[in-house]
Amino acid sequence: MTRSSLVRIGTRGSRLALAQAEEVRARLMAALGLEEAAFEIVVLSTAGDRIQDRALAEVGGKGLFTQEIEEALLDGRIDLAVHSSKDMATAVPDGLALTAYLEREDVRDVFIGRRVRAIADLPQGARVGSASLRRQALLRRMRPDLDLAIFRGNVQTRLAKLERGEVEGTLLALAGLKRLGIPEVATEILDIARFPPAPGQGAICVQSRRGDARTDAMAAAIDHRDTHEVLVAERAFLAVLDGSCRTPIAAHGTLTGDTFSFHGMILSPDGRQVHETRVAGSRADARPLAEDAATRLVSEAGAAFFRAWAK
Ligand SMILES: NCc1[nH]cc(CCC(=O)O)c1CC(=O)O
Repeated sequence: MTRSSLVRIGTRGSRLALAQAEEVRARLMAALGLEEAAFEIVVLSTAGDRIQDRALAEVGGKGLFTQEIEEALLDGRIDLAVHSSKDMATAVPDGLALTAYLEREDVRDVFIGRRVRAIADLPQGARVGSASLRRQALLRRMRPDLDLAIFRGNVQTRLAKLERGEVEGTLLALAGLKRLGIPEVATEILDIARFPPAPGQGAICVQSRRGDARTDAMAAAIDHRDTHEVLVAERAFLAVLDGSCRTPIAAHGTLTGDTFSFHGMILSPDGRQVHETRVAGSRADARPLAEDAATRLVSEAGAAFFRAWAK
């Protein structure tokens, strides 16, 4: 194998990120009949990994986990990048594209309790940790009495904090726990109707240089069509709502045959105001259906809704 044919796959260094990169490599090997030696996994550190003490929305939101990796793609230091779709900003830098999505894992969130198994069983005022605006708002809506703590770090760090008793419970994505091989730490799987996921949750995406024929062919070989189409729609929903990255947003699209179904929700951070919509239509209209859903939510909520907690 010559140096130039080596495919460099960039990723963050957390255990979950590495598991995702390894999954992409395994799928590429199987789809293309290549050996492991054809790929090199290149670990990159991002601002999101370094800043551990503040809520993500406060320090700049989604781009934090991706900027360094996108620069490495543009510089040619890596050829493919593997991301959690949920962490991707809606704007992809010029010259780059999201070229493949792996089949989506379970989209649900879970509660992990230290002494109780379910959110409903938490004592009055119990402390629960989460850094996600969406999870905080959904939790406040169910249990306004809880004491919510900003809770950052990778999955292992959060579980360690929980074990030490810093909080009575936390919320995580089941997809991540499954990929880490520890789904059994979940004590309650939350219902998607009451606790809808973040746009992109549970889906791994591959990013590469736009128009790079070699990596385009690789991406095409592992792309999961339904996941790709649903993710394009969920990301379009988010894009319409963007600029309000301090607004808790949930979105979940599904494809059943030729039917696309979509559930979108925006909440006030305290969970008291909720605007949600459910739509269904044909697969070919997935993206415009999701965009229209977002536009309707924006007009239903009104400008005051977004202004109330803008910077
Ligand atoms: N923001 C961190 C992050 N990005 C993706 C996942 C989980 C896996 C996924 O949703 O694909 C997680 C951790 C979590 O929310 O539990």
